[in-house]
Order: sequence, then C-alpha cells, then structure tokens
Amino acid sequence: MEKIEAKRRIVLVPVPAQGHVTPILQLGKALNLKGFSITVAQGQFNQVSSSSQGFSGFQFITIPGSLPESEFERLGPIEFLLEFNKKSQAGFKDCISQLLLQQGNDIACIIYDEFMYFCEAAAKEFKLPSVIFSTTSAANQVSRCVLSKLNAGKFLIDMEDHDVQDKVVQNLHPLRYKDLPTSGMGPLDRFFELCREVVNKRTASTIIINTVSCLESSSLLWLEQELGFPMYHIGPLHITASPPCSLLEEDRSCIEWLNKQKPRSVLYISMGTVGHMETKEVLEMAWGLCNSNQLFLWVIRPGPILGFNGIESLPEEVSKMVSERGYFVTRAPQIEVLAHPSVGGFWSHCGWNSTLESIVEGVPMICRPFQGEQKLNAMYIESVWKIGFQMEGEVERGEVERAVKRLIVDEEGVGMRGRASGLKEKVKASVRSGGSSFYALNELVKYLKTK
Ligand SMILES: O=c1ccn([C@@H]2O[C@H](COP(=O)(O)OP(=O)(O)O[C@H]3O[C@H](CO)[C@@H](O)[C@H](O)[C@H]3O)[C@@H](O)[C@H]2O)c(=O)[nH]1
Repeated sequence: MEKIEAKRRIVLVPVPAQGHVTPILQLGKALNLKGFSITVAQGQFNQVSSSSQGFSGFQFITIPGSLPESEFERLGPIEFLLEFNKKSQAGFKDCISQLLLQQGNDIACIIYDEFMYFCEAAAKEFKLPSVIFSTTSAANQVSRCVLSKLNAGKFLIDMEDHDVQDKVVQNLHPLRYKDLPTSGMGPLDRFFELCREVVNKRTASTIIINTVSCLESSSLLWLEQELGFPMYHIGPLHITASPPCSLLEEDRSCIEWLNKQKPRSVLYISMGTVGHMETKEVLEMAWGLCNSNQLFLWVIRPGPILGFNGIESLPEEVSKMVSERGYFVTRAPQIEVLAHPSVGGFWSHCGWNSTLESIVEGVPMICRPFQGEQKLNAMYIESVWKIGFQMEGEVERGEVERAVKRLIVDEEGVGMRGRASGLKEKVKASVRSGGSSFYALNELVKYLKTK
C-alpha cells in the first residue's frame, strides 16, 4: 500500500442505484488502498453500510432531506434526479459542515457522481475541491455534450427524417444521430435539461471516468479537447478494486449448477437492475430459449418494475420446459458467473458495468438495450468492437432461437468470442503496471494529494 503522511478524507456521493453505487464504491476502495480515508454520503435508500464486507473502514452518512424511493417510482428517473438535486443541496451542506468540524477541516476533495451536481454548492461554500465521477462510457459523455446544445422540439422534428437519423454527428464518427441516447428517457425537453445540468462542470476541477482508453480513445480525446482539461480514465474499476457491494443478496447456487455444465455451453441472461420487461416478452424469450436447445442461466428479478412477477408467474408448461434446460436466480454473482468457463455468451441490457464486466471476461454478447446510453453501448459492442450483436424490434421466439444459436453455436459466434478474448487481454493490460488505467489512477492519487 502506498503511504501518504496523514490519511486525508475523500467524500464520495453516489446516485442511489446499484449501477452507480457499485463503481463509486470501487473507486473508494481503490483510493482507500492508496491511503485515503473514505466517507460515503448517501441518499435515503439503496444504502450500503460499514457492516458490508470490504468497507469496514469507510464512514457512511445519510444526506438529510433527500428524496425517498417512493418518489423514484412516482416521478420516473429524469424528474427524480432533477428533484433529488434540488432537495439534497441544503442537507448536504449540513453534512459537510459537520464533517469539517469532526475531521478538523481535513477533507481533501468531494467526488460526486455526475448526476449529483447539487454537491457543487457545498464545495463552493466551503471552498473544497470537487471532482466529477462518471459511471458511463466516454461516448455517452460526448453524446450528452451534443444533446445539451440541441433544442428538443427541433430535434424531434429533424429525427422524423431517416437521412438525419443515419447521419454521423459532425466530426464524431461512428456516432450517428440515431445513436444519441434519448430513448426511454421521458419528455425530451426535461432530459435535455438534465443533460445541460450534468454537462455544466461548475467549479469541479476534473472528471474521473470508469472506462479504458483502448476501448474509446477517440471519444476521450474529443472530450479532453472540449473540456480543456485531462480526465482520469481509470477503468474497469471492478478489476482495480473489487469489493463485493451488492445491494441485494446473491444466489450462489448457480455457480454449482454452472460447475456441472460443459465449457462455453451456457448463455447468461441478465437485464441489469432497472430494466423493464413485459410478461409477453419474457414468454417469447422462454420459448425461443427452449427451441434453441441451449443451456441458460437467467436472472429474473421479481417485482412490479419488471411488470412480471418472477418465474412463478410463467404458465406451468413453459416453466417446466425451461427448467429442463435452464437455471433461474433472482440475483447472480455476475462477475463470477461471467468468469466461469461454462459461460459462452451474455444476453444483456448493456448497462455500462455489465458491458465492462463482459469484456473483461472475454464473453460475447446478445444486446437488448432498454433505455438511454444502453443503446449506445450496444452500438459499440456490435459495430466498433464487433463482440456481439443487437436484437432489435419485438422479442419473438423465432428471433430469440436464431440469436442464441448465432452466439453459442455458429461460426459467427466463434469469431465474436475470438475478438472478445483479444479485447479482454488489452483491457486487463491497461490496469497492470505500465498500462493506461494503472498510470491514470496513480496520476489521480498524486493530484488528490495536492488538494
Ligand atoms: O444478478 C445480478 C444482476 C446485476 N448485477 C450487477 O449489477 C450491476 C448492474 O450494472 P449495469 O450493468 O451498469 O446495469 P444497471 O444497474 O441497469 O445500470 C444503470 O447504471 C449504469 C451505469 O451508470 C448505466 O450504464 C445503465 O444504463 C443504468 O441502467 C453490475 O455490476 C452487475 O454485475 C449482479 O451482480 N447480479
């Protein structure tokens, strides 16, 4: 462990959602291993506590006045985030003022998730350095910069023209207008407003991003030119520092099931932690999977968000048929599953964490994005890295059967797996001594020590 004279404290502020909490805590762990003390200021739900394995030395505090989970369900993600920022500002200032008293003013920096921009008011008031942390790809940052300059009404009209949809955004090859992550985000004017808030860096001095330069060098270059300062691309954080921080209990029985299967014979299916699927789609998937005759491990989260109440609500004939070839869990230890030799492919919604986790294990993908930047990630998987393909349109059993065979059985899948293995080696090299992410993390530590 690298020593610094006094353990200076870093305050981390995550978005209260698994896909955001996981990487910011991994960042916390990486900085803790470099000698910093960590305080995590959280909203009222999806909280991690110091009793969680791997975080015993961390301090966890709750931001008073932030919105409860029921408001997420009521408002939807965009309005929730806009409102969360308004409601949390005063409570966060109180937290920081108390921390400064407790810590004898020894706070090196506030590092906040890019969506938690309310933190800037406290940083400014108490003259503390602040740094933004991005849990998504550099290509998504680029897209947001583009969207923040557009007018929502005009964009909608322009996008009715197919030529505009297919047009490459100026100087931003391969990004086309239709790749800009706008789908499933609710009314566009409100989403564009959120983009403008997120793109506005206020007094933050730099950005840390959970990506790797070998995956997205041109987007990173473009961003650094646009922002006028270098960024710290230190990903994938789950290999740099990977404490378990699942907000839900994982079902490890699936590993025993995987142990009994042949190498690369199983398709792992998981739609992340916020995806939305209708019962009809789940049924078509189930039929298609059975007809493909391939094995699968399927994460099905029960609950109203899915609009589907778990495997018990499948008709008996279907559930009997799928249980012969498949294994179901409500939560898998995903990183371990992807690393398992029996796993031959990943059917994913293409959240950025899942995308990185799959690349690191060299697992090719069937992409079924739901919303926002997942579509952009899927475009990179299919067209830039060529390690998977998208399943577009309605989910239909014939299409599902073809897609599964294409990935697990056909020569085309073998090619994708080969390219995924190549990418895996490059990405893993980036976090080893001499690699780009290894270097960036050390530079970040040096930078934070000067604060
Ligand atoms: O059974 C499961 C299911 C998920 N996970 C983990 O949960 C995380 C899921 O993250 P991600 O793949 O990014 O999906 P979301 O939770 O949907 O992520 C949200 O946050 C991401 C990062 O900002 C965005 O890229 C997504 O679009 C957004 O939906 C990953 O680390 C998975 O390993 C498990 O461990 N077990």
